[in-house]
Amino acid sequence: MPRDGVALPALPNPDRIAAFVRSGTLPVLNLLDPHALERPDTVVVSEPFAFLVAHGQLPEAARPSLGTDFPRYPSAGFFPHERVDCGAAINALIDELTSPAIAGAIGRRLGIANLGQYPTLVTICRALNRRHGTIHTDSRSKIATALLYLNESWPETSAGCLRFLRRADSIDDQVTPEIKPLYGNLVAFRRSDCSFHGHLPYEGERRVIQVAWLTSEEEKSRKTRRGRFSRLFKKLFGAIDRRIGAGRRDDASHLD
Ligand SMILES: O=C(O)CCC(=O)C(=O)O
Ligand SMILES: [Fe+2]
Repeated sequence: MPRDGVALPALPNPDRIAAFVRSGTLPVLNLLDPHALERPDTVVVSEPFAFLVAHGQLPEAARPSLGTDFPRYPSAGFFPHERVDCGAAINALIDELTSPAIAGAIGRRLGIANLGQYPTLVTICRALNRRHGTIHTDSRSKIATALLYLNESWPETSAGCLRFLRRADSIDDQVTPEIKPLYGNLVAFRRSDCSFHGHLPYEGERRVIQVAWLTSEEEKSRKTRRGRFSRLFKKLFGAIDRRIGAGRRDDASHLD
């Protein structure tokens, strides 16, 4: 089916129909195409850990609806996806991002058999504080992580651009060039004890959808509970949260 597909899927779900009706333009029925990850411009790296960097993974026609339907969290950071926070286009995108087809395509590129068998946890970020982005590997409860960026533009700065790193103590020891968090850029990596990544401090709007394939359903419930608590905490104490780590070092790291 074409990426800006005109053909109807076998079972159109309510979010897709709502997105179509609202957009009043071309029906965007296929937001993600698993084959797009196989294009030659996708960078696939296996050492020191497996990751991929892909561009142009979202259709141009979907920019407006994905923009308006993005959740409006009052605080900075990643929060567990809740359908009520998002408009139809974002919910439809998340359905695709967590589908076995996309998991299979990402897993194949990262050398992970049957990635689709693992439970997914989706978290979404609309804005960052300067404390975010310190170097880390992601926690052991994750098999793999994908980050899909949705920013219409990005300033001419390294701040907030994702870096895959060789070590925990240097934000400059990069494996490949940093990735601007622009609309349609997608990265994914296999979590390991050396899957170091992070970015220079950035404060302000920075839209990202994160999918983690987790080791178990228990981890999913635990992380979801923790994420909801953090959302409430930040709502109440957002100013404190902003101040914590506002002056963090560029090379700072955290466990997780
Ligand atoms: O937002 C990003 O680019 C990276 C986020 C991240 O690594 C995380 O939340 O674990
Ligand atoms: Fe991470």
